[in-house]
Amino acid sequence: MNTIPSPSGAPRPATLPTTVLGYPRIGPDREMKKALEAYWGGGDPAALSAALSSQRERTLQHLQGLGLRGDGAVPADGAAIDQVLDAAVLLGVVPARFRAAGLRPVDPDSHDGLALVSALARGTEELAPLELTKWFDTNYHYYVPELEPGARFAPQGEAVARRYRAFADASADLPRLTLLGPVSFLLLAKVTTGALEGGAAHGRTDPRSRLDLLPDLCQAYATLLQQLRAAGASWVQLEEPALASDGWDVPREPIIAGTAAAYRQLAAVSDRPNLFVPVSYGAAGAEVLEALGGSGVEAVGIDLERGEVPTAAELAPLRGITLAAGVVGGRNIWRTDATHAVRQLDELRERHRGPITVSTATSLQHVPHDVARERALDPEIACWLAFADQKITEVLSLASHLHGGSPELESWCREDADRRARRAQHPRVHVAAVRDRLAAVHAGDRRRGPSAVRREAQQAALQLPPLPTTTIGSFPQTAQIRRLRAAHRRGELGQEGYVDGIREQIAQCVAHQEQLGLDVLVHGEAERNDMVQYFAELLEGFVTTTHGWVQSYGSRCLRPPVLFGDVHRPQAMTVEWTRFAASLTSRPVKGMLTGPVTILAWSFVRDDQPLSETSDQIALALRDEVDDLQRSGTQIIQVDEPALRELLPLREADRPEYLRWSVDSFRLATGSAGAETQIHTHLCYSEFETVIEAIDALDADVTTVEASRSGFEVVSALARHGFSRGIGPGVWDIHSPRVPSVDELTERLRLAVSVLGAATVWSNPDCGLKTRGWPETTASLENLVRATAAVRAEIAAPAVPV
Ligand SMILES: CN1c2c(nc(N)[nH]c2=O)NC[C@@H]1CNc1ccc(C(=O)N[C@@H](CCC(=O)N[C@@H](CCC(=O)N[C@@H](CCC(=O)O)C(=O)O)C(=O)O)C(=O)O)cc1
Ligand SMILES: N[C@@H](CCS)C(=O)O
Ligand SMILES: [Zn+2]
Repeated sequence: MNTIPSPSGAPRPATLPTTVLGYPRIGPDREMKKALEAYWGGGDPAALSAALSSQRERTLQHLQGLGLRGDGAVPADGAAIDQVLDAAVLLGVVPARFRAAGLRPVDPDSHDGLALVSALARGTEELAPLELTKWFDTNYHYYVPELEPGARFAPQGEAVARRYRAFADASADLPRLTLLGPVSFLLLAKVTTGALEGGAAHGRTDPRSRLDLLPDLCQAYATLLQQLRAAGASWVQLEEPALASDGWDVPREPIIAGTAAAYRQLAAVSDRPNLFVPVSYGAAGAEVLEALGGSGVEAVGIDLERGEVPTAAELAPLRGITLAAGVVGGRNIWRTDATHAVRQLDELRERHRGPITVSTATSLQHVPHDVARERALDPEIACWLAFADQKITEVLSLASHLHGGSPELESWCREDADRRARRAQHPRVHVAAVRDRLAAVHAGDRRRGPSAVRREAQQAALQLPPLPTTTIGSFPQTAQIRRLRAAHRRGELGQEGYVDGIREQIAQCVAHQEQLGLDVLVHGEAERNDMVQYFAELLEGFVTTTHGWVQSYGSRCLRPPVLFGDVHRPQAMTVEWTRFAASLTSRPVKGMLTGPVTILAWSFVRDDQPLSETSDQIALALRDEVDDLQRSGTQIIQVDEPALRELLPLREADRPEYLRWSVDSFRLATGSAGAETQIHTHLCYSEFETVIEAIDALDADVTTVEASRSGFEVVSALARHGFSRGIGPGVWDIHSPRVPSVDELTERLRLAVSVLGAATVWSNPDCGLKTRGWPETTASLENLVRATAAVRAEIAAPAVPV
């Protein structure tokens, strides 16, 4: 073991072995998802603890088995649910509303800690949970820590040491604990002035002040580092993804200065492990390299999937420091371009004065475990893909080239080049008819008539009351629905039985909405395993997986489809279900489609052509569906684009071009809708202030948007922008089982009406209800209908005459 402290307090030698930044935590068969949900369903905390320990142990041993060897090589992620939430609890950042309810900072791995982590993630009857928001340019969502004025950090030093010893006991070499770094922790958190009664924290202070917390925060990290060293750790990873992106509400200069000071402070800690600071999810840039290089940390990681190889001058500040070259991507599932990666490593070898190690660009938490399990995949397509285990093999092959040359390297590069050539010529990758159709698209295909004319035509056709009530599309995906789908998939239930079963679900859902008195109904999406996978299974150009689960947030997982070829629609995808629902009611039923950008964002997308082209191919397929829905009598069609904000490039300079093509694609998908067809869109999972102009440019007639988790901030932002289209700011957060009261909903609707005007506001939840159970769904919707009636009465007879 590596125990002799150097003068600075770090152990020597300090070369980081070949590694990856992280590995999926959910388990190859979603073991952690099942354990978490069993606990949340009333199960024993001891069972969750045991599942967590065995998952950690299995992962550690699996990674060693794949060949990650040497002290510090294997990343050890202790988070039960999420790395940001885990860091918050380890640092003792627990909002006052939880502390007041007796939920104080505690060892996150203890039974009390698991209860605390669960309460922060899910909320309780009385307490709103932490906000969820997307993690950089991925479909992963983290829990947003809340920094309250006067709050103190309470580092859980003994807990982190216990966690480390448990990892080390299960492993031949010393593992490397992974933690979110202090600068990213502060930037990803929100600074609040206090908490709404029963609601999420709201009201921001000057965001710049958050950097003032860095010295105290680093003191808390110092405690964790010392405890880790005392527990035997030779390396610790402090990941700093926030340093690779722009767009923070804090200027760049103090971020860089803060980074330099923070890492100088941490490097000066006596008796600490070696520090590895990967800057992931984008290029680090010269200033960041300089700040870290001069600080005294032992290793820095760079993302070479997105970033260019830095110049010798940019690398000069890292002289003598281990550089972990992230040449293998962590966000996609295509095999690494071997020739390109070898070239990048050779360039680094020429330019960097210090040890180089091979790594991934980001954690592998965003990709599934193992493509070898995908027996149902076309083997020709499967061989183009690398999931987490295959990526580790790629990292190791590249490392053997770096450390003295690998005899197999040449044949590896040749085979890779052959595979790439075969892929380029594959008949499902390039389909002439799709390309010809796209080439013939003209500007008029992306334009509908004037919105005022459409508004009148739609109101005449639909005759909706003020503040029309609706939902976002999905209703509870019950165990019964999932069983139905699983039985059909396994061949135990024939097509006819399946269709009957789903129709029964749709009928119940429609009847329920009628009883509740909603104005615009939906069919409930019972037939959809997921809003993207469902379409991917029906569109040509995609393959879907059997075991390719990836954590999305909390215990929720997805199997992102692989978009490998030109996209087209062999047949209608939603018309029959929508028509069936409509036949059961006299109220309007919204058709429900997922938009092109969201299908792109939540799939693993081909890397051989611009995203804009792929997006337009999907848009044309959806345009056909819009046409068919319209022809079958559907008067309202919702095209969900929750991921519009998600694909927004991290670098500001790249944003206008993205917004141009993403808006254009949506307009291509919806451009064939007649004036009397009302097009809705829905956005969630992000803060939208930066893209309000783009939302307007989508030219949808009605937009429903997540609003309640962020204290309705989006409502004032929309008003400031002069947004005059139909708008449904979600009046309660569906991510928690908490039922909103009539008063709370009334207050939010009143606020929306006062800020945006009664003529345009819709009344709806934040997002789809698929993750909820029926009891809280019914109770919440009953309250929504009551609150809407109350506000309608106020509009009809204003207390103060106007
Ligand atoms: C809106 N969101 C979405 C994102 N990305 C998407 N692609 N889709 C989204 O909806 N990104 C941002 C957010 C993230 N939100 C969510 C919300 C909900 C889930 C979720 O509920 N996931 C489910 C899995 C969904 C699914 O694929 N279900 C399948 C398979 C179900 C299953 O596990 N079946 C069992 C057998 C069941 C039985 O026999 O009873 C099995 O196969 O073993 C289906 O329903 O058919 C989840 O369970 O986590 C994710 C992200
Ligand atoms: N129509 C989808 C949108 C989720 S973002 C749903 O209701 O689940
Ligand atoms: Zn949504």
